[in-house]
Amino acid sequence: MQLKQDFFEQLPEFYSQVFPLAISNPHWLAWSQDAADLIAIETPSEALLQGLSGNAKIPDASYYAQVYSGHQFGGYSPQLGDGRSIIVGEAIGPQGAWDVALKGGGPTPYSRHGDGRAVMRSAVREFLISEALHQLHVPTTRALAVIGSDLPVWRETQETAAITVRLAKSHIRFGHFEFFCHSERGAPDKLKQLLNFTIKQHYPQLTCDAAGYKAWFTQVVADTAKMIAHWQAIGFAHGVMNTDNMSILGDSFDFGPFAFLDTFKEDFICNHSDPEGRYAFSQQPGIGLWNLQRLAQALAPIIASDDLIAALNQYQVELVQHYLYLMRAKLGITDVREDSALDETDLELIGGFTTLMERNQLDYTNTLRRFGQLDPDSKHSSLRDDFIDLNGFDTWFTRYQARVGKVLDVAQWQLERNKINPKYILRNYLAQEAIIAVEEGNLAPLHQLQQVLQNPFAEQPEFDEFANRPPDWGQGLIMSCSS
Ligand SMILES: Nc1ncnc2c1ncn2[C@@H]1O[C@H](COP(=O)(O)OP(=O)(O)OP(=O)(O)O)[C@@H](O)[C@H]1O
Ligand SMILES: [Mg+2]
Repeated sequence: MQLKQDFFEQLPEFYSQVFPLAISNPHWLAWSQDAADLIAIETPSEALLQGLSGNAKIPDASYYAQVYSGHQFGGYSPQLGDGRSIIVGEAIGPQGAWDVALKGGGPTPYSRHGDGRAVMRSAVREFLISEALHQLHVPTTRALAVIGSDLPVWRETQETAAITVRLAKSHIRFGHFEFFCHSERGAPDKLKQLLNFTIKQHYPQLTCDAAGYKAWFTQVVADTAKMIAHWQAIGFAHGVMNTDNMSILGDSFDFGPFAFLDTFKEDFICNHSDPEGRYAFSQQPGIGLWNLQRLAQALAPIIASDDLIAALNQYQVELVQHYLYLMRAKLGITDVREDSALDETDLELIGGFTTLMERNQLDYTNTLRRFGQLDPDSKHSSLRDDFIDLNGFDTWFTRYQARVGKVLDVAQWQLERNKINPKYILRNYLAQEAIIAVEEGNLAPLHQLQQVLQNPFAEQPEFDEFANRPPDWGQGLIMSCSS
């Protein structure tokens, strides 16, 4: 692993140096070669294991925890920071550099009352979802590995510590800017320093002046909107959209109590600690804007408010446009004209279908996957059989057929649908089964699940059961924040 240290060297006031604490008996629980290729690592060597577990110094590493703050569940937390994530530097890969972070690497000056650790179940979930979302073409941070240990940690009961090795193009969050606006250490020149660094590293086409700042914030708004459009289209609920969990690059970031929808439910809440549903599935688009507004407030000392407002005004347009683009492709509406991007009729057609799914208690992913078996020209379809409300389906399908029009090559059209509507997603019950097996010392189910999720659009008939809806015990499995 070849490391550089741009953040560490250029932003000395934006972190605290801190070394990971060694853990006993580190061992690989999971490894993603796909992620390893990003930073040109060929194999999970013993030396790497010792380094990433904090038991040996990694050559050229600088160990540090970044400082940030953030709005959590609507309230401002003035001092957060990496309480259990230690960054070792930026690893250079064939297509650019990636921050390497040891999530669960030990306490830092920002740990407050926490132990600086992550439990195995949450480390495994973060690993699986990072790699799964990437394969589903959703912008996300990545995960190189999960390292298990013998170290006991206490949550509701005693559990075992593990480390997720996270790769991120950047760990800069909305909360970084909030901290350097609102805290005692905040000042416009610090904000500028952070912003100029962000632009130089990640938006090299932009200039560090008023025009560049405006273009940059417009881009952040668009990227955030696109990320959330992806979540809504794939049926993903993040669960903890606090501003300290919003990456400035619009990558899905910090995976805790997330869940994919099984049965479609607009107001689905996946976070046990969110009884009011602030971060319910249907709320995600609105929360994305709210979070961007908090970011805009933090940037107000250095970016003209007219520019900030103009960019924020584009959020909804960007989100709906991208959502429409993704959903039309899923439903096989292929005759899209550029100027029909904000077509209300298509939005209603799509909404009509999700409402039908909800009323008929259908599985979101599997129902969309059925589009790969549909003949849009035919009155009868196996998709229709899934609905209890046949009249409702027929009415919708008539509208749908009128919209899709004549499909010339149905086989090709079906093939295209299967490339867009996944068969395999990380359902909570699948993650749970793999985690229980790890607790019992059996890594095979975890590795098999990882392998299935590597190719979510392929049929993989030998793994059909991974596409099943949850069994009774796994329905509406809700995760807590304790991780
Ligand atoms: N076990 C822990 N020990 C110390 N700090 C913790 C612990 N768990 C969470 N924190 C801190 O609490 C804050 C909010 O936690 P949150 O769950 O959003 O982040 P996280 O999952 O720890 O990490 P990240 O956002 O880097 O993925 C962060 O400052 C985080 O570092
Ligand atoms: Mg977090």
